[in-house]
Amino acid sequence: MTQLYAVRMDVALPPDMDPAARGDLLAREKAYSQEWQRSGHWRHIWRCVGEYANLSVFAVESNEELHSILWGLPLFPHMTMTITPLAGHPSDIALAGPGA
Ligand SMILES: O=C(O)CC1=CCC(=O)O1
Repeated sequence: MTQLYAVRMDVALPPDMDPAARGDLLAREKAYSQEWQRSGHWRHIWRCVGEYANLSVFAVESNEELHSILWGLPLFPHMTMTITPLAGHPSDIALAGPGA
């Protein structure tokens, strides 16, 4: 069964990182992220305003699958992550039946 997770990723690159290496890393990160977005596993990615961070929503089959996707991020060694498993909310009108 598909499980949803909110993942906040805070990025901290070394300030003295070589610009070419930085550019290559970010290009690989973008390609990797967009591949998972196209597959439907990475449902949303939003910039956290004013921060080098994003809030993303993943749809995966297991903790292990999410771990594998996150572990593969080229930026993974430079990120701190906060992961929140999501459950349906009883007040969500999208989950209620007609007339509810
Ligand atoms: O810029 C970020 O928030 C880090 C990141 C994760 C996936 C991506 O393309 O960039």
